[in-house]
Amino acid sequence: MEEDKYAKELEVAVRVVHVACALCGRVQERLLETSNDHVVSKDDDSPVTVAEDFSVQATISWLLSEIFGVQNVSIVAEEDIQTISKDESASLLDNVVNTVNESLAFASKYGLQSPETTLGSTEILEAIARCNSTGGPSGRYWVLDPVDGTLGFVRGDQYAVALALIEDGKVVLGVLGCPNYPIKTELLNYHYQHHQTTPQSSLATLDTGGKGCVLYAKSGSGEAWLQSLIDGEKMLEWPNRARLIRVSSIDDPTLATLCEPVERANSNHSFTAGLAHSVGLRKQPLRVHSMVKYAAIARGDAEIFMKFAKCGYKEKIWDHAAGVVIVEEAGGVVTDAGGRPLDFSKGMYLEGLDRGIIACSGVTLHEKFIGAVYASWDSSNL
Ligand SMILES: Nc1ncnc2c1ncn2[C@@H]1O[C@H](COP(=O)(O)OS(=O)(=O)O)[C@@H](OP(=O)(O)O)[C@H]1O
Ligand SMILES: [Mg+2]
Ligand SMILES: [Mg+2]
Ligand SMILES: [Mg+2]
Repeated sequence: MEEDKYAKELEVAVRVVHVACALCGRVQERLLETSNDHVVSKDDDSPVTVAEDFSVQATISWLLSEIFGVQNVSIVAEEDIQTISKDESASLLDNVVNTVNESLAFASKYGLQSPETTLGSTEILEAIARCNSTGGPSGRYWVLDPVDGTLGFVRGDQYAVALALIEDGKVVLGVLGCPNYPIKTELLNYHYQHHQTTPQSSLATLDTGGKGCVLYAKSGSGEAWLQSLIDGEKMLEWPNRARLIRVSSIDDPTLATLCEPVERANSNHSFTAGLAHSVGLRKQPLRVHSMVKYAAIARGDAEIFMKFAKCGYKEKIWDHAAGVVIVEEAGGVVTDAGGRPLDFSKGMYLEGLDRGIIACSGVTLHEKFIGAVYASWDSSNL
């Protein structure tokens, strides 16, 4: 019986993330064909795309509420209702309404029910506003980052749709949609090597056609799964034709690859470079936007992911919940820099996080990195 626990939730979560990835793919294609005028700035200065973040959040919120019942669904999500409900945001809202309706019309392709009639702006705003849970230590709530790596999305590069379910403070399942991370790893490396010099339009051409993937895992199952986005058309069946993934078996630091955020503002590159060097890493780090970094570890394409945000920045649960459970179930280890598991039970932030996050493909590398942090912390300039 225990085995079946969260089976329905997992199936629904995978299906809705497929719907969201298809939405993202369509919007990104259009966005890259036109200019950057779909990018507006939020108060925190992070770029947010019109159809993306809000549309994905509305779509997922609406689908979860339809399937499980509004009264049973509680969601902690990144986007709030402020920006989009302002009078001057009318055209933004129109755009979101159209994108959500277009996306929900395809829901049946993924084994989900489409709305009987077109949704109006009130229903869409309600769906976004319903994501107002603040999390915490008890009860059941979904955790959603509709688009993680908005910068990557705007650049035609890597980004992710991340959905997790938390019960009594523990992540019980996680789903990561990675629309630009194909089953074959080459494109991830291609981006890394070329994104400074290659026009984004050529990268976009490479990326189109649903060549991404969806990863998912249920906590305690010891299994993490990978499915191609192309298989979306076959999502009517469940269990589907996903395949098991496993972390890399490399534990020799000289052969290991470090994955870290692209933006210097998001992680201290010189500090992580110092750690990597002291542990004996020799390869160039792989800089990738978004939770695709967790996906890379879970798939065995890299061995270490580190993020050391600037002092004062508080990590949010939606930036990590889905990725952590997938890496752990694929055989990896994720902790803070003090070696403690991340605590998802304290609300929307990862409260009590000791300095930074270290995810490794196995305990040998993980112990080395924790040791290196311990040894070098005093001399660091964080
Ligand atoms: N200053 C600062 N420090 C640390 N982290 C920050 C900071 N600002 C933003 N964020 C959050 O980082 C999310 C993207 O992080 P990444 O690790 O993918 O960064 S990067 O795009 O690779 O540079 C990004 O998630 P999205 O907003 O969903 O894209 C943010 O939640
Ligand atoms: Mg954001
Ligand atoms: Mg995010
Ligand atoms: Mg986001």
